Amino acid sequence: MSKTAMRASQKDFESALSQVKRLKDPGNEVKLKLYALYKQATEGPCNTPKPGVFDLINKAKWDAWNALGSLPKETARQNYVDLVSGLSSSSDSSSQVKPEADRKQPGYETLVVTSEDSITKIMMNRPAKKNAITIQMYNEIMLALKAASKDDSAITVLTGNGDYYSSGNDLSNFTDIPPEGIEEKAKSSAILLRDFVDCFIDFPKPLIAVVNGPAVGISVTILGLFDTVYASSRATFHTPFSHLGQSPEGCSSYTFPKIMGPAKAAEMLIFGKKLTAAEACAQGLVTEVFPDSTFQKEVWTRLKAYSKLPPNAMRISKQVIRNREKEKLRAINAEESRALQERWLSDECTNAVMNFLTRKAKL
Ligand SMILES: CCCCC/C=C/CC(=O)SCCNC(=O)CCNC(=O)[C@H](O)C(C)(C)COP(=O)(O)OP(=O)(O)OC[C@H]1O[C@@H](n2cnc3c(N)ncnc32)[C@H](O)[C@@H]1OP(=O)(O)O
Repeated sequence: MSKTAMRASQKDFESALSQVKRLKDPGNEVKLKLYALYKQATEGPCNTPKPGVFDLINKAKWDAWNALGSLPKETARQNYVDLVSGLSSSSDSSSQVKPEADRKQPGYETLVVTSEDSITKIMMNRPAKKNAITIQMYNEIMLALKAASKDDSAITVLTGNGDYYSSGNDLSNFTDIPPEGIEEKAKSSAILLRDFVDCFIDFPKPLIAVVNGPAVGISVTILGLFDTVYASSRATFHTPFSHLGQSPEGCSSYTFPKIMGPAKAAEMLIFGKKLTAAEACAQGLVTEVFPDSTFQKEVWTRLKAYSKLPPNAMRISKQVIRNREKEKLRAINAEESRALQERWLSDECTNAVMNFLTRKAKL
């Protein structure tokens, strides 16, 4: 016999009433339907005066109940039981979390990209190499950001897999010299760098860095272009550009002095001072630090709550905060990329990279 052909007993109705309290919030429209059916089932047709036009909530409830007209109490009780049973089964199936491997978007080799709970998560995924950023990874991050800017997620997160957030530019990127020579390599790398950083400057939705461990080089400098930076207490922030014969990128020559003042920025960007998470937070580069043991749990709980905020309002707020600086940031990015193009051809840079690759030097 079909469910609707059965008559719901008082016991079925009472069990639906207690079941409804355990359901995930079904949204206002369904809540109004439940309210109306409950009133109809227990009191019969609407019998109270219509609330005033400014009493919005009670008026919506009254309208929903009144719309049921002379529906018999028994039918209302049955409809209530059916509605709750439908909500319970859909909430059961949506609470079955698929393993991350099943949810990950195809087409990425160096990243794991997932979208759920209105959050697109871009996770750098070369843990054995401390998430060092290869040419392929720069390109995939750009692709993932472009896709995230158009998908239906409300916020986008960049994070790392394993013990590091990222060790920055993969230093072996400099070893793959094309037949056209080293100058051509420096030129194409500068274009890639400029395009990569432009993607962060132009990203239209709230962008959050979940810094799960140490961060080096370009993974630190671009943090000034994020809207929020959450760090594990284990994270460190290191920009050893002079040690590497290089100069700052990611618009950090502008964002860092603005965030932390010129003196603190110079210590990081010229002298390569490594900051702890607490220091980076005190200097305004990091929004909040969480104990490493509870980092993932606390951060994702927070982000899931934020992702429920109205997405268009968040976008517009970001635009209002950031848009007036965009042109300036693009010009700074181009200038920093040009300076690096020169630096990559210098002996200082070549020797530092060779020293790392031949295992003579680490940070
Ligand atoms: C298109 C071009 C754009 C360019 C933009 C410019 C950006 C500038 C920067 O980002 S500058 C920063 C560059 N990064 C570094 O200098 C970091 C170099 N790495 C280290 O010093 C160390 O690896 C470490 C301190 C990050 C970690 O040390 P640890 O001892 O814990 O681990 P290992 O050294 O054994 O590392 C494990 C393996 O990972 C490889 N690896 C780590 N980082 C990089 C890197 N940045 N580039 C290349 N490879 C890296 C490391 O070599 C080990 O590999 P192996 O297991 O095969 O030996």
